[in-house]
Amino acid sequence: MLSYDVVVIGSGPAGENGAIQAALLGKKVALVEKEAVPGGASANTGTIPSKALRETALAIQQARSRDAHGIEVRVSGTVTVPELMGRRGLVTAREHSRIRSALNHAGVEMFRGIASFVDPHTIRVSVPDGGQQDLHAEVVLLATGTRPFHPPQYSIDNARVYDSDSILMLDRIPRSLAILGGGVAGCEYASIFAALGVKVAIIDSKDRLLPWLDAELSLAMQDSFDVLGITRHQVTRALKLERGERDVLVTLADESRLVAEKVLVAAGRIGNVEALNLANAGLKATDKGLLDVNSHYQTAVPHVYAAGDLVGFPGLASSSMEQGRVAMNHACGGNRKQKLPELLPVGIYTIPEISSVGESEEALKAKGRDYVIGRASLVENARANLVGEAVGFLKVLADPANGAILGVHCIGPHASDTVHLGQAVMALGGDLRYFAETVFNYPTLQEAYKYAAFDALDRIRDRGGNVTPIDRAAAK
Ligand SMILES: Cc1cc2nc3c(=O)[nH]c(=O)nc-3n(C[C@H](O)[C@H](O)[C@H](O)COP(=O)(O)OP(=O)(O)OC[C@H]3O[C@@H](n4cnc5c(N)ncnc54)[C@H](O)[C@@H]3O)c2cc1C
Ligand SMILES: NC(=O)c1ccc[n+]([C@@H]2O[C@H](COP(=O)([O-])OP(=O)(O)OC[C@H]3O[C@@H](n4cnc5c(N)ncnc54)[C@H](O)[C@@H]3O)[C@@H](O)[C@H]2O)c1
Repeated sequence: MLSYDVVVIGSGPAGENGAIQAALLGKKVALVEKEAVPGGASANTGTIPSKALRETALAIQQARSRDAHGIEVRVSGTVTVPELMGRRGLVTAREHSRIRSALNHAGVEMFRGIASFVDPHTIRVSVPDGGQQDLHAEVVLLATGTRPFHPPQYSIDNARVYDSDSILMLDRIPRSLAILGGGVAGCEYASIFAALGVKVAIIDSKDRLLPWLDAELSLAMQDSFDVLGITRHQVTRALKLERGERDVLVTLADESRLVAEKVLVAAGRIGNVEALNLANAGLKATDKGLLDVNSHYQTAVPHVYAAGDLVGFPGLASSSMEQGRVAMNHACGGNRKQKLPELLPVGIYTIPEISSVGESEEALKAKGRDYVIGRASLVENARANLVGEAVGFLKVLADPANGAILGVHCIGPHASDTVHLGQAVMALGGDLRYFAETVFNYPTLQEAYKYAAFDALDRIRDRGGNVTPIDRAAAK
């Protein structure tokens, strides 16, 4: 049997970065991946492929709104979704080679096969040709991710009814698409397909799409969906799908019906645990196939760690990478940080894009914490107008006593990039005065921070609070 300090299972963002972190700390590391290519859902079925399709949809929409005379943009009736994902092939291939070379460079040994526990310290790798290889591990990192959940009442046939993996294999752009589930995946695909000219209906059980966002953001997103022509069916469920000759008839809980050429089921995800034989390690997953961990990403069995989507919230590639690093730093005696930072941004690649960090208004109200709002409209931002996407706003929530930034919420072009500046100022203990005093490049999207800060400072002054130093900054 081969022996390792650390065996990592899964080569998505959590596994890749966990394995490299352990190797950098001098450990002998093996990584097991069942697929022929590394990168997991992030590189192969979720993040990158969906963003590649989005870039095409966005480019079409921006080209239409840039008013470049003489240039006409239309989507051909015969184009396939893989063709519309333009740069996906290149980006994915580069991700595969980046991941392989990063793992190689760190000295991580890679095994192809399905990994499972024989006992708490032995991992069996079942290789595609039928062979087996046992690996002894002092420490195990489980990073097997999740897959789309298939509610039993909808049968996913990948001909009429798809999940969020198979939708990317559509042979052509449909006339209409009904999306069951208004979570992040459902909302992203709704706006992407609508921008490609598809008639989209979204069906969700909640009264507000993405209700965990600052309400102003999710309401603005709903308004932008209305502008894109997306029909919203909320506080309801799809009870029945009936496949006809050309379309699918969708019956909702209120007995209303709608017809769509294709259906996308985006009703959440479930952990990849079945193959792991967790019981042999003394572990048990939740009914969603997830593992409970402590703040160091240790499971109930102390030498077995789990990170990424497999541990549930927030279920993002961005956090998964850091969770893998934090877990292996803790397991291997590293002196880097031992916990994930509290300030986690979220980037939602709808059209328009949405991003948030820190507290929402609703969360501040629930905590009884006083705040002021500063807003800047991106309709008035020169860069947003230049790129043909003059929509949305930047909203900063600040402490009226000292101007400290409590939350940043943005909807509009490149919101996920824009939010990072607010995140950095928050993490470094800065306040509204930084935005008010600093010089921003012009034209940029981020200069919106200055106008949001001026707005918040005005409100602080109007309230007559203890604003002396902030007032001085605003007066400049
Ligand atoms: C449509 C969509 C869009 C998304 N967009 C974004 C986004 O824009 N930004 C963002 O931050 N996140 C996004 N996400 C989420 C992101 O993809 C995941 O959070 C991330 O991939 C999780 O990483 P992971 O390492 O935990 O697992 P995964 O990426 O799922 O990797 C798990 C790996 O483990 C392997 N594996 C599983 N079981 C075994 C086994 N028994 N033996 C060996 N190997 C095994 C799998 O083959 C896979 O390669 C998106 C997800 C979806 C579905
Ligand atoms: N930009 C990003 O970071 C990004 C993009 C896409 C996906 N993701 C990640 O992928 C994962 C999966 O996303 P998701 O959207 O599939 O799951 P989700 O759990 O976020 O959302 C599922 C939604 O479907 C609704 N729903 C479930 N069953 C339903 C039914 N029968 N009828 C009507 N509504 C129903 C739920 O109320 C919920 O709103 C999440 O972890 C998400 O964070 C991230």
